[in-house]
Amino acid sequence: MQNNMMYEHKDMTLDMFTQQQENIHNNEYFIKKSLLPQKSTVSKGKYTLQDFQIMRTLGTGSFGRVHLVKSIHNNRFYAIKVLKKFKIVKMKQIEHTCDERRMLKLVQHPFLIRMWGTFQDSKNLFLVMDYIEGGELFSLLRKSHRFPNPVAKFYAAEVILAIEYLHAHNIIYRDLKPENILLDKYGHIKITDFGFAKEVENVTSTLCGTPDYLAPEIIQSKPYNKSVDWWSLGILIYEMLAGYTPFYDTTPMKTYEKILIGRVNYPDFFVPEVIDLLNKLITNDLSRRLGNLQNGAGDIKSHPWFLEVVWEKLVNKDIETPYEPPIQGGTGDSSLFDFYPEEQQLDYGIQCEDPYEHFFVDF
Ligand SMILES: Nc1ncnc2c1ncn2[C@@H]1O[C@H](COP(=O)(O)OP(=O)(O)OP(=O)(O)O)[C@@H](O)[C@H]1O
Repeated sequence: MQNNMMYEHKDMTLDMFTQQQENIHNNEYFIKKSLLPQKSTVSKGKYTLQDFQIMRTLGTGSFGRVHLVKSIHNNRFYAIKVLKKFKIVKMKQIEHTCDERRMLKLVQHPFLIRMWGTFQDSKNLFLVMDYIEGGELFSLLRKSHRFPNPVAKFYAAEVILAIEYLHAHNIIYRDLKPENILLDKYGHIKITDFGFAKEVENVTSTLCGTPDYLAPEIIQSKPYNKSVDWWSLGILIYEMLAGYTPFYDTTPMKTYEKILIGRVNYPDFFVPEVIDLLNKLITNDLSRRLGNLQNGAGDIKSHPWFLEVVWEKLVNKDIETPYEPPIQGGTGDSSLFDFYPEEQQLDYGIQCEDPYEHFFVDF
């Protein structure tokens, strides 16, 4: 049971939005003036498929897969996320996909993945990113079962800095979970997968995310704001310390019921400071949820559980990491990623009629 429970939330991200998407689409309030830096080094049409040698699959998602690739020009390794156009259209994710590209192009932070460019063929979209070789925090957590208090605190602190940056630029991330947190070769985090990130002025209402990590206001289809990321941070900290999520159940429906009831049981080994913090993050009372109050992320950073964290040093990566991924094969080693069966015949680079061309002009 423990094992089933542990793997439950992998790949469950997109199982529930299709019907609601169209109706709620219009309720999203877009920011009028973007706070994101508008200059970027990423330019359209900079790359083509011929620039890369496609190698193994690093991960799969709802619309395609992520490959390790090697540039034929500089021999460097990159990760390319490939998204199948017909799947995006079928699942009504055109806008989310275009948002993902736009945001990845503009965000610049030590704990966020860096994208170098995008291109497309008749059937697929391609996003070229840095290859982060240390694997998913998810894999490390499952191997370790649970993290000691200081280790969970270290990863939580780096996540907070990344989310604080996104919120300062009016972006809600909306998909915080260990699968989307990668470790670089030194053991610092990189958040990947901006498939649900949204630039908003104030509130939004789309139902998206992963069941175990959803805030109650999302489940109830209420308008919500950045504070949903602070709820998910609470779930992440709980999962890192306990090895399982607080509202886990056998079906998403049962999990939602538990989330709405909101009763959290804390294992004996949780220290009082983290219980206090989690009580203030995993609360459906938005007027009490830390991160959503006047001091924003500052209230979380100054919470007693984070007492020993020197935030200025952390953002400069000037703090020793608790774990250095064993990257024995040097650059391009991918042994820390799970195995995924490869597709027999890749449909990349095929030129044929493209009925979806007009949806993806930015790529
Ligand atoms: N830059 C990267 N470097 C190394 N591995 C990566 C990188 N980006 C993604 N991956 C791997 O690929 C997996 C899938 O990536 P991602 O979550 O972006 O895809 P997705 O299609 O949006 O997935 P989902 O539908 O589950 O949200 C990640 O969990 C990670 O293991």
